[in-house]
Amino acid sequence: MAEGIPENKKRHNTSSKEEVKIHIKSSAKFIAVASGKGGVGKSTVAVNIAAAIARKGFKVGIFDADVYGFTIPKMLGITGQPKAIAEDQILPLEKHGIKVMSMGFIVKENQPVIWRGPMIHKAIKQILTQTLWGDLDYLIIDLPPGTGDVAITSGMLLPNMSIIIVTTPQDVSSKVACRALRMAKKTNLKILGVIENMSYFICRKCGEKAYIFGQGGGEDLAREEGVPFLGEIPLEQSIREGSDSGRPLAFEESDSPAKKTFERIVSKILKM
Ligand SMILES: Nc1ncnc2c1ncn2[C@@H]1O[C@H](COP(=O)(O)OP(=O)(O)OP(=O)(O)O)[C@@H](O)[C@H]1O
Repeated sequence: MAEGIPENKKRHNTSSKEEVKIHIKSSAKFIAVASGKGGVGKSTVAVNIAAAIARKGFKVGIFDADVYGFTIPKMLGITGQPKAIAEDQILPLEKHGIKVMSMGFIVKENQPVIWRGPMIHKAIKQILTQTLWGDLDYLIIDLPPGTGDVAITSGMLLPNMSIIIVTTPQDVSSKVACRALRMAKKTNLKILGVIENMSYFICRKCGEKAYIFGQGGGEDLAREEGVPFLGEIPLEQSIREGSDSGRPLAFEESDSPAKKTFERIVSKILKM
């Protein structure tokens, strides 16, 4: 048995791809955003990357596969439910030009999700294959934190899915992110790189950078694992406000350091 991967998950290894039909342009690229720990800003990064890619003129969708903490609809200001236009065909919702499907659309609000692996596999597969994604250039997948079934299922179903690992600078975060990164390696996913979020705070008065959560955890992780380091996103009020108001910072005409960092990261990703 592969070290660190439980037997039931090994059987779902992405090397054993499942033949499914996804209703999306054949050249579309699939980019998953993962983290080891929860709360490191994975969904925030996913939504801002999608927005920055959209601003460059590409057609983008987001699949919010975070079964346990779906937040993408709120971060994009989406309310309502997607429409089924046939028994097995669903039109994704659209906001700011981004098409969105969320596991949250099939779970009752305020109900805990108590799904076992096979149920998760079935639900992810159903949403991915029934959604009419259309002519997207990129589909961003917001995975739940950790190394669980959703990541493995998504990797199995989506051809050539690549992955970005998000961490904060602290040891406790980068150590757990390392596990997610190694799982991605073991399941043969292409790793686009590591993004460090909440890297520093810029004092409004003196402009000095304060490394509140320590420094360099993300870059060290990338170097030790031999994958690209994509960038450091500062802790910035406008990021949180953008998510809470339903209009991600990356859409704004702003010269904030965080927005510029998202742009630089996306320029790197688009070349990969
Ligand atoms: N760089 C940042 N600056 C300021 N606030 C941030 C930043 N990154 C994330 N946040 C805020 O931190 C909170 C958690 O972010 P988010 O929901 O993206 O984390 P997550 O890792 O996806 O969490 P989960 O584990 O629940 O999926 C949100 O309120 C978000 O607005």
